[in-house]
Amino acid sequence: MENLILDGRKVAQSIKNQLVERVQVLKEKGVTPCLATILVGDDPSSATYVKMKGNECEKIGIKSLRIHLPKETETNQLLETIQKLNEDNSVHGILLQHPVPSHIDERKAFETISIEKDVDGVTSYGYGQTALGFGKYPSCTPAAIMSILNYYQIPIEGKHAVVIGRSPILGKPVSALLLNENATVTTCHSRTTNLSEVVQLGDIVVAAVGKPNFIQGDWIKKGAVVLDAGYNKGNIGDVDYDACSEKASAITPVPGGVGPVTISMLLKHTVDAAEETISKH
Ligand SMILES: Nc1nc2c(c(=O)[nH]1)N[C@@H](CN(C=O)c1ccc(C(=O)N[C@@H](CCC(=O)O)C(=O)O)cc1)CN2
Repeated sequence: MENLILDGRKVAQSIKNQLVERVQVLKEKGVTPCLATILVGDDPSSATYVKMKGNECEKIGIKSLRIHLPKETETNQLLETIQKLNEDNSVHGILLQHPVPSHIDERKAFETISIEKDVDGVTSYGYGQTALGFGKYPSCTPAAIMSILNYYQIPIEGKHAVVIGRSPILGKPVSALLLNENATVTTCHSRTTNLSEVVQLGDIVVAAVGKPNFIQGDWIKKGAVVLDAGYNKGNIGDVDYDACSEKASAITPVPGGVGPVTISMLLKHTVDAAEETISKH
């Protein structure tokens, strides 16, 4: 079956193109949008993602303030770092890279980010706003998935969306965003029985399980749209791409699918947050 490859790099570029002019306008008004990233520890993948985020910021004129804390950092020290960034008027967005080392209370750290600067959509307040349908900054991967659907004009209303995964920054918020667009949403997880049968109901399937090549071709309904939000070691998605693309009408690859758009959404939210500071004065 002929299918459409949903090209995340193309979507990401179109988002970034729109941001360049907005950043210019902000600078003319004396405001340089600034994203602060916090990386705790030395996980190589996390270091790569944070570097990619900082570099993408700089390419379009957003200031990238990169904070790297040692892996021995205690929760209180991390909270103090976040508090300082909350109080720094030159910082518009704060991103704490997930995961942090296991001795740190990550949830407490996320909750310390002020709602105005939660451009990564990690606070429970931000999630609540997203779920209720008026969140300014939904988590970036869920926002990326919605942007891809929107870019390719894939209808959502009335469709059955099956989300596999229920993490706080991916499965839960993307389920909420799809529901807000009038999809009928099923959120699956590790205790879902007959998972393959549930996935087969999906007109739109979002894979967010964190297991390489987990979603099998025979789980996919013919003509479904498949979005792979997996970012497993070796750039392997959660979807068995070759098998699933034979069934899908449209599918995101890994790499080059949801990942690049995730970063563009972070940049967009940072620019949005910088503009908000102007409109408040
Ligand atoms: N605080 C957060 N932590 C994490 C998030 C997040 O959204 N906020 N998401 C993931 C990982 N992630 C961003 O942090 C991420 C992963 C992968 C990509 C990406 O663009 N991947 C490329 C390939 C990578 C490469 O070229 O090396 C692709 O898919 O094409 C972007 C973001 C965990 N933590």
